[in-house]
Amino acid sequence: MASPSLVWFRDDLRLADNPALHAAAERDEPLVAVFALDEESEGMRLLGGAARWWLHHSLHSLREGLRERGVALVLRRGPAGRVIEELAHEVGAGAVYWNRRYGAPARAVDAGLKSSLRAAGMEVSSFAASLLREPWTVTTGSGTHYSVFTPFWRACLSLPAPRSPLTEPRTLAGTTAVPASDALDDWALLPTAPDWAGGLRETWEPGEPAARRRLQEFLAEDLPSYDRARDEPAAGATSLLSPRLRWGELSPFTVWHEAVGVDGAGGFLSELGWREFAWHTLFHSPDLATKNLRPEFDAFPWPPLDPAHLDAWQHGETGVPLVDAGMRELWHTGYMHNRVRMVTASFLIKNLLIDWRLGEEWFWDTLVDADEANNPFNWQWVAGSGADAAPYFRVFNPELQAKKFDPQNLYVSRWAGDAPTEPIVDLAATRKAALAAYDEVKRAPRPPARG
Ligand SMILES: Cc1cc2nc3c(=O)[nH]c(=O)nc-3n(C[C@H](O)[C@H](O)[C@H](O)COP(=O)(O)OP(=O)(O)OC[C@H]3O[C@@H](n4cnc5c(N)ncnc54)[C@H](O)[C@@H]3O)c2cc1C
Repeated sequence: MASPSLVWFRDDLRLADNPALHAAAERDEPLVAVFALDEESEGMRLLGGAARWWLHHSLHSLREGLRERGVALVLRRGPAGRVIEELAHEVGAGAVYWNRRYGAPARAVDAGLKSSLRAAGMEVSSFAASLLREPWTVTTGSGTHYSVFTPFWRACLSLPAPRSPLTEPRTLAGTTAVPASDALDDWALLPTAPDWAGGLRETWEPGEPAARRRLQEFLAEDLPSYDRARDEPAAGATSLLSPRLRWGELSPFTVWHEAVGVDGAGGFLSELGWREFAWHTLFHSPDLATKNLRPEFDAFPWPPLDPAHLDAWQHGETGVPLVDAGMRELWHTGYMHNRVRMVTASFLIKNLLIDWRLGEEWFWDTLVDADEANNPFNWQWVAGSGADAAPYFRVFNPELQAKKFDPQNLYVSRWAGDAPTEPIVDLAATRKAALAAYDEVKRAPRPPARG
């Protein structure tokens, strides 16, 4: 009698270079594919609105890809530990496969499930698929996690090359009886009242086939000028792969091996390194979204929140053109260029003196690439509370940044041509106040390191 293989898709919505799927294909038993929408397991961070939009479309694409190969994608909702265990028993699975996740709540679910399924006699295997290096494999000489990027990345580069990507399984076979599935539309991942996703639809095509096309286009057209133009928001010189990597429509191994042979790819590859560094940091400091990595920042004297300032920042009404352009790009497309992310984040924290956690939450809700490592990691980096080689209090001057990186005003006029131009705060005075607040942090007694 057949003992199906159950493949549990998570942040790896792809068929190519998917080790869990590959293992199932090799096992040569009928396949059951499942995605569980888990909004209940303890500590699991609920997806933001833009991420839910992306997930809906990416699942739709994955389901089509599997269907063309004779496999149905089963959708179930609920705490993943229970959902997957029930399904495994329901189909009489002989083996259950998944690719690893690195946040603490997800790891707790996976560990619990692994032991209960194994206790029930099933084979369970998990695979490395979302990071080039497993977080426990890159350590300093004394066995600790790197807290600074440059030595971290040097250590990564000194290791043997990342493994080659696996090809998509040539044949897959589904089970004859397909388990019951939720309807994707019933999950209501798309906004309806109001439908604010028009700009997202104009901008993106989620799903593995489109992700592969974008990668090829980037390699041929943009990578050669990446180092020169990557900081200019109007240049369109970056890869736009972040949501594709976030949802695993592309594996970092594929991106790495496609780019590594191209002349001048080092700068681009080191950005993949930052992605790795953020995830490794989350693995070692699971409270990254809520706790300052540098505990001395707990003493930062945040003034009482001015909700009107937060609202003006969120909606691109600060009167600072580059900030407003970025926030409007984000609102419309679910994306913002990296240079502008740094400027808008710095403005919120250092000029409006609003706690970085509130900015992180807004980005979490509005970015299509929001993920639990890169978003808080980068917010902490800008705040100065995170992993930084020279942890000094960097205050980006949005006017100078605009002159330097958008000298012809192309980006600002595209996104904020009609925005107010009277800043809601005095940039020089607020910068001074922020530096004074930082001095208080420096004077406070130094607590022990965290993480
Ligand atoms: C405040 C703030 C919040 C951010 N939040 C996120 C987030 O939630 N998710 C996210 O993927 N990135 C985040 N970033 C990092 C970066 O802005 C985006 O990854 C990048 O803009 C995506 O565009 P791209 O794919 O064209 O990047 P490219 O320049 O083409 O880079 C290639 C890939 O490298 C990775 N990468 C690039 N820059 C960084 C970086 N600074 N840190 C980590 N990985 C990086 C991304 O996976 C990206 O797709 C944030 C940055 C800031 C300053």
